[in-house]
Amino acid sequence: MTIKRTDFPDNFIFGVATSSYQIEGATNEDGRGDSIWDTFCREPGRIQDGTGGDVACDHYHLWPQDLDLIQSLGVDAYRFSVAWPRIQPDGKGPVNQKGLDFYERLVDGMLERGLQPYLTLYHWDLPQTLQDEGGWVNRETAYRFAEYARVVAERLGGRVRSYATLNEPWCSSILSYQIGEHAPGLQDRRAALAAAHHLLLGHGEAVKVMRDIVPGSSLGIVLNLQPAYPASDREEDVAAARFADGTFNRWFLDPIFRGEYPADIWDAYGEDVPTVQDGDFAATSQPIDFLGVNYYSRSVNGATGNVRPSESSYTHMGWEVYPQGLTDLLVRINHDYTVPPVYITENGAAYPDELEGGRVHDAQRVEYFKAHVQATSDAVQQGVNVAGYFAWSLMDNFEWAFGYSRRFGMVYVDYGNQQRILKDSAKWYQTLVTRQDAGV
Ligand SMILES: N#[N+]C[C@@H]1[C@@H](O)[C@H](O)[C@@H](O)[C@@H]2O[C@H]12
Repeated sequence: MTIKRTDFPDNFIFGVATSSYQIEGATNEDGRGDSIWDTFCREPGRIQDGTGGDVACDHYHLWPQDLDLIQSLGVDAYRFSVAWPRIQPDGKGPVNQKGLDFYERLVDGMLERGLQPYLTLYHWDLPQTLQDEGGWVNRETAYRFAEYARVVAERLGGRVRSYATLNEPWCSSILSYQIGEHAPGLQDRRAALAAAHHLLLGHGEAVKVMRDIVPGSSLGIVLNLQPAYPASDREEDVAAARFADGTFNRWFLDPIFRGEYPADIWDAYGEDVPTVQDGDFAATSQPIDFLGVNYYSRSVNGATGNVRPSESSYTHMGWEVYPQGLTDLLVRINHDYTVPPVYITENGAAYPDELEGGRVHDAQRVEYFKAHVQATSDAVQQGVNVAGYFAWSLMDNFEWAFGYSRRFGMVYVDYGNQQRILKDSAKWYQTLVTRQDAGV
C-alpha cells in the first residue's frame, strides 16, 4: 500500500512548521525585547544542555536561503510564528518597526516563492515585562495579547490569510506554570489554571479584534491533543484515561467549542479552578475557521500511572510511535465537537540523527512520517475534514528544555557552521508533496 499525494483532496495543503524562538536567534537585535525563554535559559539547570535561543538556527539572518530551502521541498505552505518581543519589546505600548519590517520581508519572501504563510501569533515567547506583571496568570495579559494581534494584523493583514492565535495553550499554562518544565518554570496548579483561562480569553479577544482587521482571513487556534487510552478495561484504568483526556484535551476543547469547562474536571480541580467572568466563555468560544492539531503520540493510562507498551517503538523524546492514535483522535473530535476544518499543524519525531558522509539516513523518521501521513489519510477517508498537514519540523532547532539535544528536523542543521543538509526524510517528503508517488 503506498501513500500518495493523490490520496488527498486536490486542495489539501502540505507544509512544514517552525517557531520564532526555536530558529531565529538574534535575540538582542533590531530592538527585540527579552522573552520569558531568554530569562528561563539563563537560569542554571533549566535547559538540559545549558543552551538557549540566542543564535539557534540564525534564521533571522539566513531566512532567504531557508525560504529557498522550503520552496525546494515543493510544499504548499510554511507555518511560522511571530515573536511578540520583536513587535512590542515591552509587550505593550510602543511598536518596534524593525520587528514588523522583518516579518513583512519574511512574508513577502514566502509569497514571492509561492509559499502560503500560516502565521502563529504566540508560540511561547511572552515578553518578559509582561511576566514581571504576572504573565498569563494576570488577566490583563489577555488584553495585551489582543492589542499585539491588532498590530500584526494591521501590518500583515492583506498578505497573510491564515492566523493561529496560540500554539499549544496546554504547554503555555500547565507545562509552564504547574509542571514547571517550560518558562516561566512555576509549579502552582491554581496559577496554571488561571493562565490557561487567560490564554483562552486572549485567543477569543484576539479573534474578535482580527475579524474586523483581516476580514476573509482564516482564524484559528493550535492545540496539542493526545488521545488517552486505558491500560486495560478495568474500571480504575478507564477512569484514569478519562481524567487524562479531560485535563489534557477537554479542558481546552470544551471552552473553545462548547463555551464551558468539562464538569468532571472542574469538580476535580476544586478550589484551583480559575475565576471566570461574565462574557469569558462568549470570547473563548468565538467561532473560528480552523482547528490546528499538533499530534505526536498517545498516552496509555493506568490507575497507578502511565504505561509504556513494550511492543511499540519510541522516539528520542521517549514518545510511543502510534499513528493509529492520530486517526482515532481526529475521528473522535469530529464526532464529539462541531469543528471547523482541521489542520495537522505539527507532526514529527526526534531521533538521534548522525551525519555520515554528508548525508543523514533517518529511516525511522521516514517511517514515522509515512505512517502518520497515512493515518491522516485514513481520517479523511472516514469523513474528517482535514485540510492540511505540516511536518514538524522544517529543520533541527532549539527543542525547549532539551536544548539542541533533540533533532526534529527533516533538514539537519550543523550548528557549528549553520549548514543545512536535507535528511532522507526531507527527500521522501519532497517526493510525496510533488506527486512522485512516494511508497510506504
Ligand atoms: N517537544 N516537542 C516538539 C514540538 C515543539 O518543538 C514545538 O515547539 C511545540 O509546538 C510542540 O511540542 C512540539
